[in-house]
Amino acid sequence: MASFLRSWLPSLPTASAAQSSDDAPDNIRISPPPVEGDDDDGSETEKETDDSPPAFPSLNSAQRMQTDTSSIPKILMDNQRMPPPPAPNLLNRTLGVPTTSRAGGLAVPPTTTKPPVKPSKKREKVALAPGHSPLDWAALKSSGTDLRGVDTLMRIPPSVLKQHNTRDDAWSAFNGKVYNITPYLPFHPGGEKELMRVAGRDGTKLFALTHAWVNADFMLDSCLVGFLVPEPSTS
Ligand code: HEM
Repeated sequence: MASFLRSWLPSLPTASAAQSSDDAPDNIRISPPPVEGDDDDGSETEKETDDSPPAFPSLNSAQRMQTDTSSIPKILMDNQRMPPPPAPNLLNRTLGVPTTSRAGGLAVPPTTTKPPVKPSKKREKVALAPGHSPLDWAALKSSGTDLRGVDTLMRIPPSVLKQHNTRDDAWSAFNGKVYNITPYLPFHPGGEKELMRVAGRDGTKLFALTHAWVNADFMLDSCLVGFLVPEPSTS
């Protein structure tokens, strides 16, 4: 640059002649004024190629003043490698099933890892014939039609009950009361076949096991024929 200017301005003093910037004309500056304490031994070239980032957080920052310096992540230089992640705790690992509710939101929900619970016993639905709905039974009950088949209430021992075990003449005992179940057979939501299982015997246990919530006393009140009594002694 200086030689270029010198070819245009022959009167320009040489760089060595102009030791101080005061000697040069005011409008011409050959080189920047030397900085105090700046040694000129090639360190300028080193400065240009030094790409190392400044300290972050800054050396005098508030973050560095914190007592717990472990929370500040270590800054890695280009020639440093990232340390390996900490080894997973194998004791807490399960096979895809989260053990606590604090498991990640992407964890498999436990409901999909367990097979569905099978119902203990399949309950069959029975299609009742037209005109045999529960409402139809209620209407028949209150119609005054004789559903007992007997003139008076009787004391009925098991041996007598046993004789009424056919579809056209079916008696059954529930909670000590004996009913003529024949008129109710086509109205039973569980089907005739199920109800016939207790024909001619005490059906209290089977009834309670099947549907203890059903009020048999109310549903069969117009079918009552007597009361179950112990077998009379022959002696
Ligand atoms: C004479 C006495 C009985 C009466 C009055 C009666 C009445 C009823 C009623 C009202 C239901 C419907 C219950 C509901 O939907 O929640 C029903 C269902 C059923 N009953 Fe009976 N029942 C009698 C005896 C029996 C007996 C002795 C058995 C078994 C041997 C039986 C087996 C069933 C079954 C399996 C159902 C299920 C039907 C379903 O869920 O669709 N019932 N019974």
